[in-house]
Amino acid sequence: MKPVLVIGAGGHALVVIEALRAMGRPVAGLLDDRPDAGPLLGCPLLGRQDDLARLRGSGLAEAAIAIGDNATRLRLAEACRAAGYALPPVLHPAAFLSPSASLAEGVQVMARAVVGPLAVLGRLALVNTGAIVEHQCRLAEGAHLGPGAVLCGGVTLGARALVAAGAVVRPGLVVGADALVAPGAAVAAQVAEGARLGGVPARPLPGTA
Ligand SMILES: CC(=O)SCCNC(=O)CCNC(=O)[C@H](O)C(C)(C)COP(=O)(O)OP(=O)(O)OC[C@H]1O[C@@H](n2cnc3c(N)ncnc32)[C@H](O)[C@@H]1OP(=O)(O)O
Repeated sequence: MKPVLVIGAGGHALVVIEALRAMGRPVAGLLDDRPDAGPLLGCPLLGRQDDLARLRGSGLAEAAIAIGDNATRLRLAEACRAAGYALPPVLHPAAFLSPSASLAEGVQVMARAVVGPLAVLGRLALVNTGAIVEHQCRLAEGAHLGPGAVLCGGVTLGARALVAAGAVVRPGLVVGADALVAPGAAVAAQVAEGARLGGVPARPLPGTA
């Protein structure tokens, strides 16, 4: 198997590195622009975003974007594509993926997650550890379902929306683009684009207009 370049050397990179290894994919190394970034789990730091083209020239052809922040993950995916990298899905073998689910490029599904029948995961969507995407859900590009969160059947997450750890969304609802659902929330009504909700039932977070 050809080695994968991992973009990012923070906490999410730990999870991505171990998922890739569980898939049998070797990790060539990491790229990170932060001055305090260093090697992780035996993977060397190979450079910064500026080094994408040089490393592509050295023969690396696939990248995994190990960045939890949704907009940043999409932005770095574009940089990788522009430099000629493919963005393979990162699918932990301990996740359950329905054979009728469809997955776009760069999707990540972590250990113990479940992706149900006819679910559609858009590019760079992230289904984190132990999360459940029930039947016929749709995650638009860059959406993130946090650890242990649950989308009941037919829920739609808009582009770059975050449903954080342990939150639950009632069947058939739409969580708008760029919305944030706080950890532990129970969403019982549609969520507007860019809204920030939390609590049971979910209400606008204090300080939110
Ligand atoms: C593998 C992984 O770790 S994946 C992790 C992915 N990232 C995340 O899940 C992080 C999600 N972000 C959060 O949980 C943040 O706490 C947020 C966005 C909910 C709030 O953060 P901030 O905007 O910094 O606001 P802050 O912490 O000051 O809280 C604002 C208000 O919301 C309340 N609040 C915070 N979290 C919650 C919550 N989960 N449920 C209900 N209310 C909450 C706070 O009590 C506070 O209310 P107050 O002003 O009456 O005291």
